[in-house]
Amino acid sequence: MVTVNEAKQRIIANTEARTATWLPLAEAVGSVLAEDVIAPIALPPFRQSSMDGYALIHSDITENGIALQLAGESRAGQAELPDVRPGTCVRIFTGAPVPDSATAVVMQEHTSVTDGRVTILEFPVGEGKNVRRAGQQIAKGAVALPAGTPVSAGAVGFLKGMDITEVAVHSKPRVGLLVTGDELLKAGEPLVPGKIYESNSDMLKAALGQTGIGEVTVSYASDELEATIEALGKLLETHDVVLASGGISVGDYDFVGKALEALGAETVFYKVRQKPGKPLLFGKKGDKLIFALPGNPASSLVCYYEYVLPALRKTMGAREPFLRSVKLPIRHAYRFDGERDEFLKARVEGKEVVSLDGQESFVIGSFAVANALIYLPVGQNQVAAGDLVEVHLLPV
Ligand SMILES: Nc1nc2c(c(=O)[nH]1)N[C@H]1C(S)=C(S)[C@@H](COP(=O)(O)OP(=O)(O)OC[C@H]3O[C@@H](n4cnc5c(N)ncnc54)[C@H](O)[C@@H]3O)O[C@H]1N2
Ligand code: MOO
Repeated sequence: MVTVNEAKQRIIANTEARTATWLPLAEAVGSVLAEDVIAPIALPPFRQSSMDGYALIHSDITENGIALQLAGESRAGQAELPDVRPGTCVRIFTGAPVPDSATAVVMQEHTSVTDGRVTILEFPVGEGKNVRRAGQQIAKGAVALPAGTPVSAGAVGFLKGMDITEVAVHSKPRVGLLVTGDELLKAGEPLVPGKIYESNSDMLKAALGQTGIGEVTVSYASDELEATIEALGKLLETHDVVLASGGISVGDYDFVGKALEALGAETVFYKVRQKPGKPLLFGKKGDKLIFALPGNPASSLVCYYEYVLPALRKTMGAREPFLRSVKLPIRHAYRFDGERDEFLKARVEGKEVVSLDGQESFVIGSFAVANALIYLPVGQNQVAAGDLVEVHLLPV
């Protein structure tokens, strides 16, 4: 049995970032850049007005109420620009190029226009006012986004603005999932005594989908050693990360551990000093990662978020693979006995965190409304209302 921290360290130590692959920008969203992106052009590419108004020479405005002769127009998209000579100004619009000879733009609300003369009702006008400099956002040749940056909607906007349509990102691992359990019914089958509806596979697929892994092979094996060996062996042939659900405890019909041994997989650790999710196994076969998750749904999902997700994120190049952790006051006192650290299904509400009813590992309804896990190590088994606790925020 290892501690929570040891388990996390061993997973990270045994996980490598995957190689780079080039993807169209839209498909790269959620992935992490594997290489620096260099700006192929400056942004903005030319001096732009940031207001609808008048481009002028700022030193012409020596007092409030100076009148300038209107000498043309610059619209967004225009290439040929009028010259702004001393004593004149040019009508200009937001995003339009500022003539080289102009040094500032005054917004139209600060002007009045009569008979082709524009009176400037602003003094002083600072040099460069309302003018976006060429390259103000990014210079040509500069690092626009460094390797390790997740491709977000903002990143798409930034890169597309430089006509970048493909990026090098860490490839996603191929994930396979083995579901074990003779008690499990598939969707739509009649509910008969002793059986339950199988739900872990869709739950784990939903969690994998949150991190951009939309394709997951799901296999099923009966509670028999041979069937478990065969199904796990097949998944290991063609997937980078293999998850198993159930059959990892010590019962007579728990065959996942024995099957992994028979397949020559190395056990990096088995059992973590935690509740729920004690019988978690993390193993490797070559460079393939194997997580045998306990069958209890809440145990399975806690182990996914605390251990599998960070491993997946690391393979996909994330620099901070664990759930975001914050310290918050707990609304109600909580205590537990026993020698396992606890992960509590919880809700962050405003500036505090509430531990939910239904912490048993078979109860998934509380997880359905959780947005966080409270992590209480054994040394903190008695907390009073208002005490600060470690909170791991779940992806939404
Ligand atoms: N003698 C001991 N018994 C158990 C121990 C122990 O230390 N000694 N540990 C307990 C703990 S803690 C856990 S967690 C479970 C884990 O057991 P398994 O991983 O072998 O899981 P199963 O026995 O297959 O199933 C447990 C539970 O979850 C339900 N289940 C399983 N798969 C699914 C699924 N795909 N969808 C929905 N529900 C599922 C299953 O019906 C069981 O109720 O072991 C304890 N026992
Ligand atoms: O560790 Mo088990 O997940 O407590 O039920």
